[in-house]
Amino acid sequence: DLCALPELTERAILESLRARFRQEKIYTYIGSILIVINPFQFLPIYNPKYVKLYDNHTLGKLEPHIYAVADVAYHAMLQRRRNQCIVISGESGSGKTQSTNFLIHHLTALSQKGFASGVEQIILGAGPVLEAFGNAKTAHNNNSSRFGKFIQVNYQESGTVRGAYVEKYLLEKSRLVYQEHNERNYHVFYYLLAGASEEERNSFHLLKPEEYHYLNQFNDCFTVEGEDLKHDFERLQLAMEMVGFLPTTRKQIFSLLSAILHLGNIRYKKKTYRDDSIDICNPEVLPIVSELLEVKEEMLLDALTTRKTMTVGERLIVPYKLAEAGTVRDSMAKSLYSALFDWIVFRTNHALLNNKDLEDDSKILSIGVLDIFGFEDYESNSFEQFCINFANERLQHYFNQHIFKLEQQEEYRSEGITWHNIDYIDNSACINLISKKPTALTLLDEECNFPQASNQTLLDKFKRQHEGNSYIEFPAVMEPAFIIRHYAGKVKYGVKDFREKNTDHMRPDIVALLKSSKNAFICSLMGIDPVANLHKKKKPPSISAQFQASLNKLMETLDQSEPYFVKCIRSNAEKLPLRFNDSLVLRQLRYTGMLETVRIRQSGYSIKYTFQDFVRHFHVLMPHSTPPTKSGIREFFRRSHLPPAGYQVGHTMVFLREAERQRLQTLLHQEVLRRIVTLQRRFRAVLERKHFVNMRQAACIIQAAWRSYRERRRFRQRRDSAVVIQRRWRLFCQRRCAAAVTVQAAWRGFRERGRYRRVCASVTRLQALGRGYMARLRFAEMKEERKRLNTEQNQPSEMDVGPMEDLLASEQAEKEEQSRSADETSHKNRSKRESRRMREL
Ligand SMILES: Nc1ncnc2c1ncn2[C@@H]1O[C@H](COP(=O)(O)OP(=O)(O)OP(=O)(O)O)[C@@H](O)[C@H]1O
Repeated sequence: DLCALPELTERAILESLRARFRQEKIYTYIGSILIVINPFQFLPIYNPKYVKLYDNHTLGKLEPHIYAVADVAYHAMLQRRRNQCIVISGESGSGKTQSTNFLIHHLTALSQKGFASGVEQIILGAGPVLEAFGNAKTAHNNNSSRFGKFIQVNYQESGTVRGAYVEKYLLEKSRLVYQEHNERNYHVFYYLLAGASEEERNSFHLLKPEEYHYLNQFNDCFTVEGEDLKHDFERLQLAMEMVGFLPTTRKQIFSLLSAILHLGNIRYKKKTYRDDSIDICNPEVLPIVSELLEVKEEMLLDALTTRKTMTVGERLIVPYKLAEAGTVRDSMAKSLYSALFDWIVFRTNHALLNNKDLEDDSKILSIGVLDIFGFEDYESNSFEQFCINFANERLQHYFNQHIFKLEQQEEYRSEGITWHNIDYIDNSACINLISKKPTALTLLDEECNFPQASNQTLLDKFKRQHEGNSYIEFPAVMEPAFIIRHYAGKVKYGVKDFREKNTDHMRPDIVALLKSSKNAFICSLMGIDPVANLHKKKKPPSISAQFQASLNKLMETLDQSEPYFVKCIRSNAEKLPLRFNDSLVLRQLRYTGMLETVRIRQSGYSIKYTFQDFVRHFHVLMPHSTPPTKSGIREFFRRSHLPPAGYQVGHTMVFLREAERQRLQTLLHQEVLRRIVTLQRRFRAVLERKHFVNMRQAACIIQAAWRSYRERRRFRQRRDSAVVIQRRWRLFCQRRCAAAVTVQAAWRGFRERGRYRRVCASVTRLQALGRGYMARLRFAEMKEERKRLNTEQNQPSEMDVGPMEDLLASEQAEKEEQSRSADETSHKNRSKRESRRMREL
C-alpha cells in the first residue's frame, strides 16, 4: 500500500512501483484503489488457485490483486445490500479490457461455487464476441477496444448471478472505412477471411484481405505477431454459440460482413467529363452485394447513386456528385456495421437477462464494471477522440469527487475536525467547457443544424464563445483545429468532419432499401437502430447529444453505487514484456493525480460514519449498550488502541482513515470469527451430545435386541436338545419294549412249540396206538375171514398169511411216517407264523 510509504514524493512512488514491477508484482494499492501496471506478459497469477486464495479476505490482507478488488466488492454488496461499481481507467493499451475480463471472470467464479447456472457461461462468452466486433489493432494496442462498455452483473441476495447487462458507448464507426497506417479494421473481418471454410468462402463470396478496399488502404497490416486468425475464428464461433447465436444467425452475420466489405469495393466515376452524374466503375460488385443483402439490384444502385428528396409536394431524384457518392457508400457500410454491433449487444443482453426468473421480484444487487476507452492523443485527433476524452474527463471528475470530495472539507469544518487542505487538479472547468451550455458540444449541435455552416464557422463560433477560457486554445497558424487542456494534457482536435460525424445517421433512403430486404435478419437490424426507428420528420439527436445522454445515465448509475477504482498504467510504449519506462509511467501517475491521491488517502479521512451507523457497524467490538455518542465512541477508540492520527470524532460523525478502517474491519472480522467459532463450538457440542445420547440409546437397543436374541437362541437350542433326548429316550424305551415283547414272543413261541410238540407226539402215539389197534382188529378180522375162506375153499397155506402181515406192517409204517412229516411241516409253519407275529409286534 503506497499510503504506507515513509516518504511521500513522486520519486518514492515511482521507485516503489518500479521495484515491485521488477519482482513481477504488477498490482499495488493506494488504500482501496488498485494500481495495475500492464506487464505485457501473462503472469501465472490468474489460475483457479488464486480465485480460491482471494475468496473472502479483507483488502490488504494478501498481496494486492485484481481478484481481491472483485472479492471485496462482492462481499460488500452482499453485506451492505448496496450496488457496487468498479471503475477502470487508464490510457489506451494500459490493460483496462484485460482487467475487466479478469474481474468478470472472478465475479462469476465467486457466484458459482460449483454450480454454473449457465448465465455465467453467457457472460463469459459475451466478452470475446464483443471484442471480435468492437476491438481492433491500433498503433498503441493490438487489441484496442473501439467502444466503451459498462457490464453490470446482477446478483440475487443469496449471491448467485442472476443475469447481466451490457451498455455500450460510441463505437468508432470511422474505422470501418478508414484506418491509419499500421492499424487495422475490426478483428472479425480478419477472423472471417482466415477461418471460413471453402463452402462458406463460396457462399459469402469471400476474397483475400488484400482485395478489399476497407482493409487494404495501407496494404501493410493484415496480421499481428503471435496471432492465429483461424483459431480466433473458431473461438469466436464458440463464444457466439455460448451467447446463443444459432448457426443460421451466425451465417447471416458473416454474410452481412461480406456484404459490407464488397460494398466498400464499389468505385465511382463521372459518366461524362461535363456531366456531374456518376456511374459505378465495377458494376459486377452490385449483384454480389444485392445477393448478400437480399435487396433488389436496381434499388441498391439507386440508393448508391441518387438522392431522393421531397420539396413542396414533389419527390425529386437528384444524382450524387462524385465526392458525395463515396461518402454515401461509406455511410451505408458504417450504418450497417454499427446496426449489426447494436444488434449483437441487444441479443447478448437478451440472453444475459436470464428470462426464466423474471416473475420473481426479489431484490437484485449488482456490480458494474466500467471499461471505457482510455484517454487518446494521436497525431490527428477528430470527433471520436473529442468524445472519448470528454468521457475520460467525466470519469476523472467522478474519481476526484470520491477521493478528494470538496464538500468533505466543508464537512470537516462543520464537524470541528482538524484538517489541512490538499491541492489536486479539479477538472470541472474543462467538463463545463465541453458540456455546459452554451459550450463546445451545444455549439457543435447548432452548427450541424445550420445549412450554411462549415468547419470554419464552427471554429469561429468556438473562438467567439470561449475567448479567454484557459481550457481552450487555438493554434497560432491558421489551422482548422482547436486545443483543449484536458486533465491528462493538451490535445489538438482537427475540426474537419466534426459536423458530419456528429450527424452521421443512417440515411432514410438506405433505411428504406434495407427494410425492403427479403432477409428478415437485415430488416430486424433496422429495427434495432434507434435512429432508423425514428419518425423521419423528427430530427434524431446528434451523436454527441446521444453520447452525453448515455454518459449522464452512466454517471447516475455510478452515483448510486459504492465505487472501487482500478487505475491502469502502461509500462512502456513499445508493448515490450516487463519493460518499465520511467518517464511514461511518471507521466501517467502525474496526470491521474496519483501523488495527491496517495497524500489524501494518507492524511484525509476517506471514511465517515454517523454515530448510529458506526455503533451499528462495530457494535460487536464494543461493550454491550455502548451509546451512539461522542463520549461513548471516544471511549471505544481509547480502549481499542488505534493511533490517534487515524481517526477523529466530530460533532455528529466519526472520521476514519482507510488504514484504521481496515484495522477495525480486521478486528471486527476476527471478533465475528471468534464468536462464530464459539457458537459453532457450542452448537457442535449440543449436536455431539445429542448424537451421543442417540448413539447410547441406539447401543442399548442394539444390546437388548442382541441379548434377547442370544437368549432366545440359547433357549431354542436347549429346548431342541431336550426334545432330541426325549425322542431318543422314547425310541430307546420303545426299542426296549419291543425287545421284551420279542423275547416274550420267542419264549412263548418256544414254550408253546414245546407244548405243541408234546401234544403232537402224544396224539401221534395215541393215533398210532389207535390205528395199530384198529389194524390189528382188521387183521384179526381179515385172518378170520381168510381162515373161513380157506376152510371153505380148501385149506389156505401158511405162506399166504405171511405176506399179508408184511403188507399191513409196511402200510402202517408208511402212514406213521406220513403223519410225522405232516406234523413236522405244520409245526414248522406254525412256528414260522409265530415268529413273524412276534416280529410284527
Ligand atoms: N494483466 C495483464 N497481464 C498481461 N498482459 C496484459 C495485462 N493487461 C494487459 N495486458 C496486455 O496488454 C494489451 C493491452 O491491454 P488492453 O487491451 O486491456 O488495454 P486497454 O487499456 O483496454 O486499451 P484500449 O483502451 O485501447 O482498449 C493486452 O492485449 C495484453 O496483451
